[in-house]
Amino acid sequence: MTVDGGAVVPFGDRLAAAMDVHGPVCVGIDPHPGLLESWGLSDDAAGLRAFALRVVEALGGRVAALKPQSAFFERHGSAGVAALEEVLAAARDAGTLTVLDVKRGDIGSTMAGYAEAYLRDGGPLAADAVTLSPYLGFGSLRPALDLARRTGRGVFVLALTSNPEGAGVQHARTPAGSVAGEMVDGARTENAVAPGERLGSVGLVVGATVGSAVADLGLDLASVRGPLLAPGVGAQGAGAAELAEVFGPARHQVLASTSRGVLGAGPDGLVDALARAVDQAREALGR
Ligand SMILES: O=C(O)c1cc(=O)[nH]c(=O)n1[C@@H]1O[C@H](COP(=O)(O)O)[C@@H](O)[C@H]1O
Repeated sequence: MTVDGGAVVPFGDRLAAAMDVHGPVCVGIDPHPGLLESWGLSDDAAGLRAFALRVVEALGGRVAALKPQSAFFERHGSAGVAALEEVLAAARDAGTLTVLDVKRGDIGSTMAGYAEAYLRDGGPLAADAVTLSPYLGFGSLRPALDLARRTGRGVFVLALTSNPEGAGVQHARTPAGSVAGEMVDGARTENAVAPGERLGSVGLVVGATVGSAVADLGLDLASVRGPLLAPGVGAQGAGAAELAEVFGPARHQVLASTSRGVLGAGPDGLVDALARAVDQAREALGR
């Protein structure tokens, strides 16, 4: 793992530094069959490998983070997973942070297996951070939270997702407030253990499409002190106005995430599309 004078540098600090240099945008590597076709590539492991490595080649060293979506690799079985391992290694070689989007969540003892898969030094699928689903209870994520802390990695816990179906579960009221509020409280408590970090290493996923939900549920996202991964920008319809509305005082923590909005520009248009996405996000987030 990244070391600075022998010490592990926490993910939150590494992400904050990368956002300072490259702006507050993360590009998702989502090799949809339709995108492969429009890039002139086959819908198989060779096609997605070529697609994903081209994205890393074009954007590595130019973007705060790359976020490969595991499902699109897994759908091609072991050859697809091998391509994912190569993509993670290529991003590492390019000096670009990776957020592996796997949305894992399981009972604690099985969660330890997932944690080992993605957050252990030297693991073939190790990334700088992963997305986690806390809907077996925030506490079920403990093995991943602990291993990530030990290895200087990060996690993004789903709080308010960008899909319309998420609200029915995530807005539900609980004695302590709301289901999403429990995720906010959990992340805040985790990050309070390391108050010296610029950004904590336990982030939340809050979709840029969630409208007034943050305000309606009374969530204090700024107090979490962790990064806020904001998917929904681009293909799902969110733009500058939505980012500004959703995040308000927490806007300095936002990592705006877009996949098809950049990938749809084709293999030769990626760098320009990234620059446009960064300009838009900087303006929306006042950075
Ligand atoms: O965790 C995520 O990244 C995620 C959470 C969420 O609430 N909504 C969401 O769209 N995502 C992911 O973000 C990406 C969005 O892709 P585009 O809609 O093409 O920008 C996909 O890989 C989704 O799985």
